[in-house]
Amino acid sequence: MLRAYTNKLISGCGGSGVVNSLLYGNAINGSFIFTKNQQQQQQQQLSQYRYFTSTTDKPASPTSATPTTPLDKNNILTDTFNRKHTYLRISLTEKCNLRCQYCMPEEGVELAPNDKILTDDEILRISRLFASAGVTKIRFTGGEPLIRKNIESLIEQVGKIEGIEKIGITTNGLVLHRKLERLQKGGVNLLNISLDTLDTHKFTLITRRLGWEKVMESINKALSLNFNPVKINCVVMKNINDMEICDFVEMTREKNVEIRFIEYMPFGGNKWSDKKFVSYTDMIKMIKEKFGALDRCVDEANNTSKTYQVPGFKGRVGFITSMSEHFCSSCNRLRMTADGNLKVCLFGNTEVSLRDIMRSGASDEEILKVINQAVLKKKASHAVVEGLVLCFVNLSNTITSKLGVATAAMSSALFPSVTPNPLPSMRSYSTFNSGGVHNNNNNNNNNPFSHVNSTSNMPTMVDVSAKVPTKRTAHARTIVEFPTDVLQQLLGSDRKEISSKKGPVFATSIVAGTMAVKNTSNMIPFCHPLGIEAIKIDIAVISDAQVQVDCTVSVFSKTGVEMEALVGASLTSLCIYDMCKALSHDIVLKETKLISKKGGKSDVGEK
Ligand SMILES: Nc1nc2c(ncn2[C@@H]2O[C@H](COP(=O)(O)OP(=O)(O)OP(=O)(O)O)[C@@H](O)[C@H]2O)c(=O)[nH]1
Ligand SMILES: C[S@@+](CC[C@H](N)C(=O)[O-])C[C@H]1O[C@@H](n2cnc3c(N)ncnc32)[C@H](O)[C@@H]1O
Ligand code: SF4
Ligand code: SF4
Repeated sequence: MLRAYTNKLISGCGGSGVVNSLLYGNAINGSFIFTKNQQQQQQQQLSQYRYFTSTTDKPASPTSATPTTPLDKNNILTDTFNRKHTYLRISLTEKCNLRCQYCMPEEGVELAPNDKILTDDEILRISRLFASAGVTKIRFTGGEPLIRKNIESLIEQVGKIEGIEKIGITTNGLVLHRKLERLQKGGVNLLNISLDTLDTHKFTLITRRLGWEKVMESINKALSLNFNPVKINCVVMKNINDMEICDFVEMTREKNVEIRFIEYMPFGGNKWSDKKFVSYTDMIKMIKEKFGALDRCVDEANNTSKTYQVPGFKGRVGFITSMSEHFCSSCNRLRMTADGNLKVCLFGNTEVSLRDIMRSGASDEEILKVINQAVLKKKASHAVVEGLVLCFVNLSNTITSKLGVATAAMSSALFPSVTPNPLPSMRSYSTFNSGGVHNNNNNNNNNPFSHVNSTSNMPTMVDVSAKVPTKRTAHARTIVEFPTDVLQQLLGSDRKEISSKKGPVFATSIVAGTMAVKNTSNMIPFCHPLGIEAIKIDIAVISDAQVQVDCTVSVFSKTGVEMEALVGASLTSLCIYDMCKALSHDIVLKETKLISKKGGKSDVGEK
């Protein structure tokens, strides 16, 4: 349900788009949101073309204007980054017969009315059109594609389309064993089956339904029909199925399966939390500890997964690193949603309704023009994906905590082995404070705010006089985003410094940030003046458009330095803005967040 659910939740509700707010609590504050200029610019670009819509709106219906861009028939599916799109994913339905915790809520997702879902004829027409423009591989997915009526006959017809060399299905495997022979005859030659556990009971907990035995039956059936390889998709979640990673690898000893461990991606309401996240590097480490060195296999171009093999084993092991290392630069995929929208990127929020265009009587030529326009608008990688990779360990404290509580409550209720989240509940929170953890004389039992004097109800500085000094370190980060052309114009050849008319930008900004750290207590009313002992500010160009500022502050003291680190990252970034603003006012200071805080009682370590 990745498609339908992510669309609905990622981009369905503006500022509260869940991935945005989840990853960047700051989406709420405006970061990762287009500046007004950028928004206007984008809207102008989109309005040149009548069918485009953002998923925050309903898909646009065709009106009278006709696209005017001339069509280069050989390059319809080539984007401005020279990526040729030869792989089309088609969602056959939004419905599913499972309710995987990481994918959709118990109650399922809101479904489009039946008459909005593409008919078989429409799917065939779209498949033919894409094939004529260079698509050679179509993968059917969903929802659960195999619950679509007459999928066998649909695939038989797709199998006859000239130019389509590969037909794949990604399925949960529940009913596959019954349909596989006919599907294979119809042309299916790529099979990805999802299975997250080798334990039948855990399967029920993860998917909220019965059926592990059926999935295993389907995997065995696929092997007996010589699908090569049979890929098994396994979304890895800490304390839920990560302890089974080596058991899955063991399966590859005798079976020609390719187990693909997928990094757990956050989609709204899908119970994601950083505490459940297991990275590719951690997975590899676990596997190497048990099986020794792995052979690296040669991956097909455009593959989403990095493939390895335990020497001597029949099968292989792959990793889909959507979170820690995105693979957008070699992206060759486009997708059709079940209700007929073309999406050029999994995470993009611009869709075009090919269904409406077809239903309005458009010719093939007209539809191809629309597709071409959409492809030309595809970004190098979507901000969300960049953000996933950049921020996957640095989530906004607040959001992560909220999710952490919800997720831990869910998982400890479901999985006896999961340790409940140690974060206090609402009730225990007041107990927590009233117990005087802060040893704060200013607080009475009902006052959860240590910065408010309980007797006068006026603001006050926390009394730390009774506390014991310890080594404290805090690390904060800000991302500064430039219009790409501006950053490129400013960058020197070593990409380590940028210079504006005002002078060397990074060097000056590091000085500004350092001064700011030392002055934190003068700016933030209740920060204690501290004898800061170390300030380290690093500035790095991390993409064509982004600069990352890291500020780490250390002190041996009774109180911590998180505000100092946050002030340092912010002021360094402000100075960067100031030194470059003559070139553009579209430079955006994006999220500023605490990355880690160590020492003292409220040690949150690496976040
Ligand atoms: N970032 C990104 N991840 C994707 C995309 N498509 C699939 N994935 C990831 O890949 C996982 C497996 O998807 P599958 O449906 O098996 O498709 P696939 O990996 O493209 O399949 P093949 O490469 O044909 O084997 C999904 O759960 C996602 O994590 C995409 O377009 N972008
Ligand atoms: C959305 S499903 C659709 C096809 C089919 N129902 C299935 O489960 O295989 C496609 C793939 O997306 C994966 N997926 C779903 N939610 C995910 C998440 N939060 N993170 C990573 N992969 C996810 C599933 O495990 C599955 O392999
Ligand atoms: S089987 Fe699971 S992953 Fe696939 S669509 Fe259904 S709920 Fe989502
Ligand atoms: S997220 Fe990256 S790999 Fe996925 S569809 Fe978008 S550009 Fe392609």
